[in-house]
Amino acid sequence: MATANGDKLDLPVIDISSADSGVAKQILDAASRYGFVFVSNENNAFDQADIQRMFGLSRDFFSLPTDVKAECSIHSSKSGKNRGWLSMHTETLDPGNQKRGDFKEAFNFGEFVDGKAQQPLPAPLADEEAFIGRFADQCHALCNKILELFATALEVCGSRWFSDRHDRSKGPSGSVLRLLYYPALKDNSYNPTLDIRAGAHSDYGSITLLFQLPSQPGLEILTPSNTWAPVPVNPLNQAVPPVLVNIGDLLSYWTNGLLKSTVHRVIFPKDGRGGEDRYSIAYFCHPLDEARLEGVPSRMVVEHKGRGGEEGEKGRVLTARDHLNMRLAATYRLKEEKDGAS
Ligand SMILES: O=C(O)CCC(=O)C(=O)O
Ligand SMILES: [Fe+2]
Repeated sequence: MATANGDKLDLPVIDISSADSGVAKQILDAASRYGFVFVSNENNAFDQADIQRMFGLSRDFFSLPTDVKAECSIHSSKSGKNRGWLSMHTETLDPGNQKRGDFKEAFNFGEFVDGKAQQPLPAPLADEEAFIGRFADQCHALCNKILELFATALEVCGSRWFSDRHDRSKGPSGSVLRLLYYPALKDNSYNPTLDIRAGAHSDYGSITLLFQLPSQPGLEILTPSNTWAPVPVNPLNQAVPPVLVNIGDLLSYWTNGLLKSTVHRVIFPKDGRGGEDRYSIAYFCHPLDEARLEGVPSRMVVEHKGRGGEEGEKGRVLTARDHLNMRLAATYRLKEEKDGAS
């Protein structure tokens, strides 16, 4: 297991507003070396006011009484699979090592259809349904732009090869917008031998976007030398913090491991005292459910050794939905379903 020291990683901050081949190469380089990269938000990929509004909604939601949040519990018949509220300790991201589930709450929005959530939303979220749906759309658009840069840099025949397979106008996908809340420590609720904010894991999908708040660090990534390195929230102290981007297992699998899906976790503040609440917002981008994870037409991908394809049944090409269902089954101990609802 990794040591908890402070190895420093200088993740690049890349401005992708001019999507030329040099930028494509830079982002591919970071994704294949670290699995994590910052995308500059100085050119307003996202309006800072929209990000603040999302964080405001998140605070309003998590401060609701437990019984109100429980009305939209995750995996319930009302919310559907992988949608809704997760109470404290519900998700265990590192089941092999954790004795208790993550010290966090979360809320998963599945896909919006014509601006409408396909799950019940409690009042503060329902009032802003259209706005939240637009925010998720913007996240998806940024992911598709990044996927086009990867396709360009990998010299795939057709720069839209990945993004076409993530084109939500063509069908449903397992993409999820997630609000996360890690409460500050309270003396009697935290057991240092049992608790971690988010256990060590890699993400499941293609690409994850992460929005963080400057005074609320805690994310760490596992370095190639097996040490934990903190990820800063705003590495260049820009007026508008960049968006953190990381590669998920599915895209790593699809590219024979050329793009790296890196293990990460969220820890408590190290000052040993109460610390602060941490709020973050993640967008987990997935291909269309029916997308077949077949060979990517790129010489670089074909020639890359170390394919992480051990999950696939021999001789069968997995779909994106097969891949996601396998991962959800492991995390939540859900029965694997062929007709995944998310
Ligand atoms: O909250 C964070 O900073 C990271 C969350 C995360 O890694 C996840 O939910 O997959
Ligand atoms: Fe993650």
